[in-house]
Amino acid sequence: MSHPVPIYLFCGFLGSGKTTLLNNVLDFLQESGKKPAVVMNELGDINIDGQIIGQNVPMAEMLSGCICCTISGDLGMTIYELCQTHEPDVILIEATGVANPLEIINSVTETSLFLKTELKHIVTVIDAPSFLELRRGVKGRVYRLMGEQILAASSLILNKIDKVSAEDLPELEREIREWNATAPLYSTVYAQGGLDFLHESADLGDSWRAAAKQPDVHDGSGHHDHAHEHAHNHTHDHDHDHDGAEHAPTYHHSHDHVMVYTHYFDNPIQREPFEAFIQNLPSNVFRAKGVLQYADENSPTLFQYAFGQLESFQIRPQKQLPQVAVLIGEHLSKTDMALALEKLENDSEASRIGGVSVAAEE
Ligand SMILES: Nc1nc2c(ncn2[C@@H]2O[C@H](COP(=O)(O)OP(=O)(O)OP(=O)(O)O)[C@@H](O)[C@H]2O)c(=O)[nH]1
Repeated sequence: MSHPVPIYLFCGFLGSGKTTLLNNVLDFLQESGKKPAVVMNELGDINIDGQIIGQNVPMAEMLSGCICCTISGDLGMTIYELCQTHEPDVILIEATGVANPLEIINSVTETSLFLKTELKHIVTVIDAPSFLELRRGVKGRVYRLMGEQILAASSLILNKIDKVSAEDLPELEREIREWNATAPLYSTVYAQGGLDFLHESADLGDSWRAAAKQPDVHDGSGHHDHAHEHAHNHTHDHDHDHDGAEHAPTYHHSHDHVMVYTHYFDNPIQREPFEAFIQNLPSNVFRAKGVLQYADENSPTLFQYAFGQLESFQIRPQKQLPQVAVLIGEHLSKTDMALALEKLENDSEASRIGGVSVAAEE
């Protein structure tokens, strides 16, 4: 069975060094014989950074919007077309500098419904001098956005340390740890080094901390505050002002995690036990979605589960789709989910084989 195409998402405030990191990663991957492809998102209608990327790297540009909000719906199709045309074995996405990574997760995981992909890491690049300056100054919304980008990361690159003094580093690291206590943190100049996330076999769900308790992300309103208008003079009709507070200690020290588990099935499974499994998910698993071929049914079913409600309908795709279930929740035990879904699959297979052999004996 082929492996899912890993997706790496690069975030970090404007000018922090995302493209610099992207280039380093591309060099590394190409030297390792991999075939990467890139999605670059720019708020403006021209992609300057794209010029920096080598001509031989397949690249899709998403311009004039932000994949965390205004054009989030286009991301899945962009990845799909890139995969269809170029068949990459790694996908790298560079978000805009004002994107809140938590807002992109849904679009990326959505891709798993129609393509065999897997979000592996969110890598946040931190601009050391800017972060330090804001921390020591008025803080405010840009600082808060930087904090949110740090919070959502599974790997952290503290970049441009050549622009701060050695004495500043402990203060920076302390502050970063206030936002994200556990993601590996690398201090870099020109984003050199810190590529360990490419070698890690554990996927994002194991290490992903997110603002599970963060009111502006999880209040169900769909609203968020990511300082676009302040950072870019770029406003959205859904952007609203919160309390303007600096990062509130209420969720910094939270140990709640938002995690994703993506399960690909090899064989058709039975509808009834699967739907019972979904309906009985623990309350910490608040979102699930997927495409499944149920045993004895002619066409695949797309299911959506959110906060206790399961909806599913049959679809008639143009081409064969992977069979996949994506589960999202806080403190999600990937092992438990994997075991339960493997059991479902094995039981379905056993009953199918049993059915065939019974039929053959008759
Ligand atoms: N001094 C210094 N400059 C750096 C470092 N890393 C990157 N730069 C420079 O910072 C500038 C911005 O780097 P980029 O990699 O384009 O940053 P970005 O995050 O992609 O920027 P956006 O286009 O805003 O998204 C470039 O001129 C880089 O050469 C570093 O560690 N030290």
